[in-house]
Amino acid sequence: MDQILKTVNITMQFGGLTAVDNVNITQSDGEILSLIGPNGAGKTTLFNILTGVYKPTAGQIFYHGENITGLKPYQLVRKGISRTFQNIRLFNDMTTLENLLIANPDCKDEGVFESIFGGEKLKAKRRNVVAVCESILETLKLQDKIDELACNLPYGKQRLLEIGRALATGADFLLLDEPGAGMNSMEKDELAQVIHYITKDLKKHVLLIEHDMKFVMGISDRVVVLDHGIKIAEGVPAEIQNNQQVIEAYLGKGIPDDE
Ligand SMILES: Nc1ncnc2c1ncn2[C@@H]1O[C@H](COP(=O)(O)OP(=O)(O)OP(=O)(O)O)[C@@H](O)[C@H]1O
Repeated sequence: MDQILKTVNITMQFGGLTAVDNVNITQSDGEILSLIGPNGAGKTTLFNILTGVYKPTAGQIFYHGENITGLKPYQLVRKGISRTFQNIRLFNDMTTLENLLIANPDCKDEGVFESIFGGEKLKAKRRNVVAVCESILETLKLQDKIDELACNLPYGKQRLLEIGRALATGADFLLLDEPGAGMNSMEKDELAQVIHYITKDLKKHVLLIEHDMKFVMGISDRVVVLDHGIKIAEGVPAEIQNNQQVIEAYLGKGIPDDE
């Protein structure tokens, strides 16, 4: 299996605090990888480094073998890396389709000259962009909500639309920050199906942060555990669930079912 992501001794310091400490992670092609750890473990900081929000204090990141350390978020999006956030960031007064269209780079790149003189070529390009976005809505089972304003979607569907916006950028690698946060168990089942479809059928790559252990253990091929910025364990879900250091990191109470 090809390696799609590799971090080498990634470190992030905020003043005297080391939020991420010499972390090495790898992700193979086709693998659903989850990042877990107690509050303050450094998960979001690592995500912010991987998506170019923070430049690491030390270490390197390789994507498909290319050193992408220090690239800006927009440069990483062009390389096919996109993310969602813990809190929903949709355009509430736009429809589901419009939310996807404005994330699509072909839509953004349309200049004034092209929009006036583009002719048939432009029309074909626009039709293609709409078709791509419609197929994303189908992937998310949101095709019947195509004209619905984002603000009128149920919460779980809004979270799916967030993933759709990341897909609409043309991304191959999706970093999902707590995609199941606030979802009920039915919505989480739907989310799991979507993530499964995106990775196993569409052959995209997913790295996710999630607090719901039942969800993580059900969907992940492999899990990486951070605690106080340090990688304390990695392995398949069954290994992680029985790892003494991981159990202790969660305050000695055992791994929670859902936080
Ligand atoms: N911009 C920042 N400036 C200073 N300290 C920060 C900054 N961002 C994060 N930290 C600190 O780094 C540590 C790791 O935080 P981070 O948000 O990455 O953890 P986390 O694992 O995502 O936690 P949670 O599960 O609660 O979201 C924490 O001690 C946090 O206070």
